Amino acid sequence: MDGELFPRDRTEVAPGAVLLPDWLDEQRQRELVAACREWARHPAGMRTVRTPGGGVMSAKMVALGWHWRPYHFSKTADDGSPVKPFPPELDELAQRAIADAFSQENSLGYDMALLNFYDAKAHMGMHQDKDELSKAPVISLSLGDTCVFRFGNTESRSRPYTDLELHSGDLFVFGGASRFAFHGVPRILPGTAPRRLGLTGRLNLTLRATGMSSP
Ligand SMILES: O=C(O)CCC(=O)C(=O)O
Ligand SMILES: [Fe+2]
Repeated sequence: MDGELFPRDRTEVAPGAVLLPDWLDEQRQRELVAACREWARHPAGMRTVRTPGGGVMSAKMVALGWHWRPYHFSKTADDGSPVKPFPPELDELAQRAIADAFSQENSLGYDMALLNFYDAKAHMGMHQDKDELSKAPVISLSLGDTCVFRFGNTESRSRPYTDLELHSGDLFVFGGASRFAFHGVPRILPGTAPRRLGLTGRLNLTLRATGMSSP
């Protein structure tokens, strides 16, 4: 939405899981959306992801640094092209996110980004991010439409969980005791993107440290 009636506060959703609302200003959001459009281009571009069980994920994805398919990383995309490089400025963004979320430095280099695109009907089921060898926090940036984000526990997909809204520009970081918490996106709130962003739908950029060395 354009302009909040009341500013939203920093929220610790669970130990090690922090929401920093409006972390990206309008200009930075616009720059990231423009970058996402480039990253989405083929080859090694935005694609539909099939799960080993025969399902099709409703969010479309593109990966940088390391390609991801359920459930491992590789250097080659589904179309056989080399995965696009991980831009160093995304590591800088990750380091700033950690510093702002936890008031501490992080020495681990981030080397992978997963970009998810959700149209009005897309969603993502409850899952853990556990294909990384590193336990570095996962960093999530939201652009465009607001979503309902469900942040659960480390034991199972079911309750207890907290539903929160992630708006365009919000930063959500989960590490420490929350690093392997189940989470998902039950729904998108269509038409809630800031008008001037020029984006229909929602983009979510997650930054990760895979803990793997490049071949
Ligand atoms: O879109 C989101 O906010 C969550 C994405 C996510 O959980 C993932 O890419 O693993
Ligand atoms: Fe995830």
